[in-house]
Amino acid sequence: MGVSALTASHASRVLSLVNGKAKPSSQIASHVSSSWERCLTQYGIEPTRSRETVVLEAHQLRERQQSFGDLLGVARAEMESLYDQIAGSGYAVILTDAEGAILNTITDPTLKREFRHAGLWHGALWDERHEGTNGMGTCLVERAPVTVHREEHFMGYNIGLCCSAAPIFNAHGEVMAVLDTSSASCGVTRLIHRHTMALVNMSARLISRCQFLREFPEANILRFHGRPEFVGLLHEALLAIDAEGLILAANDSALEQLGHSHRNALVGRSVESVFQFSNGTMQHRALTEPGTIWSIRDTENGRRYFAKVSAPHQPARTVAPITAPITTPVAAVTRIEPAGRQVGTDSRMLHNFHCAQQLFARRVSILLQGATGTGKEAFAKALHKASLRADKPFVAVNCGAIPEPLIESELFGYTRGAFTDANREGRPGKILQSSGGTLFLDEIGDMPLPLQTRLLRVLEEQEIVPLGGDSPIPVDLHVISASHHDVRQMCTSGDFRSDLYYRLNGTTLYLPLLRDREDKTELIQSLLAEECRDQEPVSIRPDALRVLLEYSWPGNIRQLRNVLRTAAALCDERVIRPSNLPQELLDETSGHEPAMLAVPGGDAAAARAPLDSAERAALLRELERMRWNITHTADALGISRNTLYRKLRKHDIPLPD
Ligand SMILES: Nc1ncnc2c1ncn2[C@@H]1O[C@H](COP(=O)(O)OP(=O)(O)OP(=O)(O)O)[C@@H](O)[C@H]1O
Repeated sequence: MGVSALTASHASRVLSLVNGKAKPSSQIASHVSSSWERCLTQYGIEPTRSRETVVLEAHQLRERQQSFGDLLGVARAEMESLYDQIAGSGYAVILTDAEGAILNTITDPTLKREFRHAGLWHGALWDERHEGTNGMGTCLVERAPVTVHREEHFMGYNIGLCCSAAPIFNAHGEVMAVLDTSSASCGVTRLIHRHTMALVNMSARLISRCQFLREFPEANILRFHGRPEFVGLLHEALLAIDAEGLILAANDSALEQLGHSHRNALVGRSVESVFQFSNGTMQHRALTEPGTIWSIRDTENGRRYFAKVSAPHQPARTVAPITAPITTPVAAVTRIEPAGRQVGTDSRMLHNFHCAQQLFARRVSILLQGATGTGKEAFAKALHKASLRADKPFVAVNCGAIPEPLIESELFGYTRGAFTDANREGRPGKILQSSGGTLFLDEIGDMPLPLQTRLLRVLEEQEIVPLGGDSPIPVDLHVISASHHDVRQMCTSGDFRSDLYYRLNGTTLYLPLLRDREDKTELIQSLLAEECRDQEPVSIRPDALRVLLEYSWPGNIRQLRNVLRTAAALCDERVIRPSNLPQELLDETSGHEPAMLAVPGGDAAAARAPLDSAERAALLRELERMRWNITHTADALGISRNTLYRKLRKHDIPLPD
């Protein structure tokens, strides 16, 4: 039969079934017949209509993707793992939003044309109103997993497709997205589809579960199940509970386990009215035994469950005391957990770290945004150390520091004899070196546009071709990138590829400025301890500590480290006083010992004329801005390197190692 004859016979089948002329065959699933009816009576569309795929404008698509925030990265990771399981069987993995707009797809590169031809591409609208009965659109209406197989589609032009789709819910039980696998090839049987459906459903549930945990970082999470082996797994029940013991949210499994059909039966109630334990007991367990499974009973039927409870990821804010004793001995440094040692105890940083740890473990790419010296590289290293790949290499590449012509060979490596200056044996690039471990791309905003295209390809295909080489080498890439530029803004101005931005930005974490951190005192102490590792401990007098706590720190933690290093070297009797601190700190933090008074005995700082100290402050500012690169700082100041060195000596400014 020709295409038009096929379409006509399909249309007459649909029409006669909906109009009651044909008996509903037992072969037609109820979700299909209801959808056909909706298409004809509610949306007024005809099965014989020709294809009119409606596609969003690029900026509309971008806005919808952005509204998903971190979840897009989580979903992407899950889509990749789903795709790995069904790769080679002719399927595309597709994510739509709650209105059926395709936000993301993974397709076998050889089938891209086929899927495009079928209207399955980014921005296309696949809700029932636009495309009639289909996996994604019908799943949105049914709010349940559905398979729509070939002639079950409403539109004649869609009858070559086979789709399995499952809804992704938020913590309030609303459908926020649909995960779908579609095949445009005719060889796929229903049996294969049943298998695929199970995989899709499982992935969608995993994403929903992740979304639930993301929505309540400040709540206790109670996980339970009638069988102990299911606690911590996909089917576990989840309740988010606030500090007062009020239930904030429940997942579907919690409703099922407790025998309720609606969230209202649980949300808003106290946990004590649902289970036979007190809120106090639960909070205590969350803090002291988060890993232990204990037995609980519900209040209604006395049924037994097994449970675990974890404390909020985002701890209550604690303000560091600034009224320190006369001296703050270094030995009293607060203990910080080893993996997070380079992260600190600031609540935003801890929250960032917990989020990043969970996402990174699921192969979500992390983008760190923060001003210079806020600890982006330190954070990335801590994340790597806390991951399962801690024993594999952590490879950092500063895209802003490598001269543009060298970035390509640095990243991708080259083969023997690739170009005249090349090392004779060739060299593996940083990407290959990082395979299996972590690749940290610092100052990603400085990567030239042509290389952005190559990097995107490597990330998509997980293989590289070194310069001069012709066969691809598979790589196992886990990327953390960082920038002090606003990379999203750079996409708008055309300086950064949006597709690479979305690939790198599974999630963006913003690192706070040092002046806004809650853990400044601890940071000062731990940095000082590090700086004096091999020497007698150094203490800080309270008035000096107050200056350090009140200064604005434009160069953030890096500047703090340099200031402490200098102060520790200059101080008498192993005690840092205000006079050991740079003049601009004292100038800015008024109300503390002015340098002229602070330094008895004609210290050099005390004798500094105002013009001198202004020059010193300007030098330090520029050095910080240029990340202590002498050539760049001299250029920025319009002086020679020699003059700069002379000025550094004159102002006692030591260079960092
Ligand atoms: N939590 C921390 N505890 C102790 N030291 C830290 C911490 N975070 C960062 N540092 C130190 O601060 C300095 C700057 O950190 P890092 O290089 O990670 O910053 P960055 O944001 O990557 O800087 P840039 O943007 O200039 O590349 C380093 O000496 C690092 O060891």
